[in-house]
Amino acid sequence: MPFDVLLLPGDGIGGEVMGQAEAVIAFLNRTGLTDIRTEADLAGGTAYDRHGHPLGDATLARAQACGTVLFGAVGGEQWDHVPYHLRPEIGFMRLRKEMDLFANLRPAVCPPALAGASSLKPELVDGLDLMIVRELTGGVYFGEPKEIVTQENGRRRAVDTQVYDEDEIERIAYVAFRLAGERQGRLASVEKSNVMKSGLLWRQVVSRMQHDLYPQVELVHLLADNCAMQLVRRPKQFDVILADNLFGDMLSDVAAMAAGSLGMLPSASLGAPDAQGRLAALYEPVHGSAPDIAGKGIANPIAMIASLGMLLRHSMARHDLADALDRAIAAALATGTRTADVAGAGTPVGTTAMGAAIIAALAEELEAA
Ligand SMILES: NC(=O)c1ccc[n+]([C@@H]2O[C@H](COP(=O)([O-])OP(=O)(O)OC[C@H]3O[C@@H](n4cnc5c(N)ncnc54)[C@H](O)[C@@H]3O)[C@@H](O)[C@H]2O)c1
Ligand SMILES: CC(C)[C@H](C(=O)O)[C@@H](O)C(=O)O
Ligand SMILES: [Mg+2]
Repeated sequence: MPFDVLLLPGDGIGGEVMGQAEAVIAFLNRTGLTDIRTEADLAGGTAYDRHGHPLGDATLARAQACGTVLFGAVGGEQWDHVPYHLRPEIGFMRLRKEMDLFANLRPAVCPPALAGASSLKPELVDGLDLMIVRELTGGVYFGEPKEIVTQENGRRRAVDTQVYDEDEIERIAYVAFRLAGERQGRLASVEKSNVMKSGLLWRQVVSRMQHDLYPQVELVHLLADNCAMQLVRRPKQFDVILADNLFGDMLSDVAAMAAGSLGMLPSASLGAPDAQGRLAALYEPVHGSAPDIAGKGIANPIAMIASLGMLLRHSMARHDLADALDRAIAAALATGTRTADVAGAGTPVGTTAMGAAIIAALAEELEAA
């Protein structure tokens, strides 16, 4: 039976990197190893330009009916001044919320070949393999009120509200504890319990869960500012990092540089399986639409292709193919084929050549298997 995936390439480099994920899907289908059936739709600024909305009801309904979305990136300066609720990023947040994709997994892995590409010293990042578990449907991104109001004196006040209830913290902490248990058994929970009530509750809930349910997982609590510093100081100290929506967003961009480039980091946004075991999921690179390089054909497609790898793993349970794709990415990089963001002093290749090198390496991996 075909496995259906909705492609939402979005804006800027979204379409360019999605093209390479599609090439990998076409290759896998040709080999007969998968039968992935794709449909595409508009999202973000391109959807706004066409339909007047960054995420139309029809697109949302399609995403919900399909249940599995491969997403590029949205946003760009040309949409920075559209009404707030019509911004590409706000449409995208609605998609995450309506699909209830509360668990955002953001692995940061530095393949040996890329240790020299990081802005950190090679010995600090060589062999890096950490996982950020970011809460994705709560916190200050969604808390109400969220507004700019004009006060009596005519001056404006902006309000964003950080809010977490215990259930929201518990369900994301379960994901992080379970993952830590399957990995090296170490969890760093991140908040600002020194100044924020939500941080205080976060720390209490996570501590209690460790005590009652996961005593075998080694838990440390870190204040978010310290965590950002530690990620730059000694990133390999981490196994799994658990963070709220905003801190997780920021820490994953920091972790990206330890892995070499923002163009390297994939992600999976997962819901809770329904009664039939169906898992709503969206896979996307951690990076944005990169307007500074869009249209030049030089974007790194690895974050996008590795996001497809996460889809093979989490939505299709094809761990064999996901592993083969991870190995193919590492092998292609090891031959020196690199896009400009990770090329260092070497001669960079473009987006399409990088994708082609990964597909060639994947063919070899599958033949050897
Ligand atoms: N998930 C998303 O759709 C998403 C994520 C982040 C930002 N955004 C949006 O993207 C727009 C641009 O935001 P930004 O510039 O702050 O962040 P960005 O992630 O788009 O780019 C930051 C920097 O990283 C580089 N970069 C990003 N991806 C790359 C890749 N694949 N290969 C090579 N270099 C890459 C860019 O060239 C840029 O210099 C904004 O509108 C923002 O809201 C969207
Ligand atoms: C585009 C934006 C809504 C998004 C976020 O802040 O969650 C992005 O930065 C990300 O990391 O996925
Ligand atoms: Mg981000």
